[in-house]
Amino acid sequence: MSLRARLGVQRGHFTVDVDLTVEPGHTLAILGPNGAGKTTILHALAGLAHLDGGHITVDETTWATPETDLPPEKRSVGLLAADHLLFPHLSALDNVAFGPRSRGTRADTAYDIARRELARLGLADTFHARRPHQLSHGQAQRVALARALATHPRVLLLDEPLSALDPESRPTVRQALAARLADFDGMTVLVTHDPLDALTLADELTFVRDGRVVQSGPPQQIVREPRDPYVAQVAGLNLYAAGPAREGTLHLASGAAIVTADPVISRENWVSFPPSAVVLGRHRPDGSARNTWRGRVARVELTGQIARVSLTGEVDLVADITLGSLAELHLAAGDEVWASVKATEVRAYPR
Ligand SMILES: Nc1ncnc2c1ncn2[C@@H]1O[C@H](COP(=O)(O)OP(=O)(O)OP(=O)(O)O)[C@@H](O)[C@H]1O
Repeated sequence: MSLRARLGVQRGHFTVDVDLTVEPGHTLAILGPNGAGKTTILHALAGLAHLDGGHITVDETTWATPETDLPPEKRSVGLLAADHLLFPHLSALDNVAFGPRSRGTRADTAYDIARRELARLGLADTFHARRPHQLSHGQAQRVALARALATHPRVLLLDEPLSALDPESRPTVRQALAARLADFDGMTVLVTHDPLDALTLADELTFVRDGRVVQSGPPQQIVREPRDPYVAQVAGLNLYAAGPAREGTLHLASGAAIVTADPVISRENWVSFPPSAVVLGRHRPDGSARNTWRGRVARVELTGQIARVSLTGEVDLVADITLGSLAELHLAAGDEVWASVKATEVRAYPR
């Protein structure tokens, strides 16, 4: 019992070719840059895009192959898009009851299901009679989630479910979604751009680029060992491809040397370190056990109490420094600085 798919979809010149497996009760998050093929994957699962290769199998039933196509209404799927797409003339309760009713469920049963789904998402009775325009965006999105679940789908497809919400309501809806997913025994596929959604809602992550999977695995593993520049960006790490190590020193494609305390046995390696491990200074630092590189400030951005400084130079990198350090260093774009990173902060793993 699970969702197993190999999706081969041709869209003009663009090809999607990915393998997916989702176990019951689990959520798979699909991440990737714009145009990577994420929506195409959801459309294939929902029955809105035809398979040119591969198959979709749900609980041992074949939903699609290039020769067979179960139509969307015959697939046990609930879909939630970024925008709630509720029927504007129906109340919240009618919107949720619509799915089961249109599938032939008796009215009193359909309304019982609808009331239960709304309650599970924390929407009190007082909201049931309201039309979508009388609800906040966050409440409307919870109604839409209740509607997607009211038909008891085996597969729940979430397409950027929180991206259209304002920053104030996003955490509330994320929390309601997380609680509901923890209680959902079907298979969920979540498409998102937001690392926070992926890390808080998903059991497994799959990163796609140009229609292919570049990395997949449990979030903890991906955050520890990214193997692709986009994955590293989401994981918040500096990442480089390197060759073999000689006495703890690896060489990047640029020729720059980087020292790690990790044992390295592979010929091809990834090297990574967090932006918080970088110390910046106006002068070359003393001490020999550290990595020291000269660079030029490309950009400085503030997020809360942290200044994120992007450097280009021997090693392009991102450094997170305190506001105090920023004020002390007086850094601005174009300035020359020295960056240093302890060898014990540099992770190396096979490529
Ligand atoms: N009907 C179509 N005909 C031709 N090309 C298409 C069609 N639909 C999508 N594409 C192309 O397929 C690629 C993948 O599109 P898709 O919408 O799946 O990406 P995405 O990862 O969801 O992107 P975004 O994050 O921007 O929503 C894009 O290059 C897009 O231009």
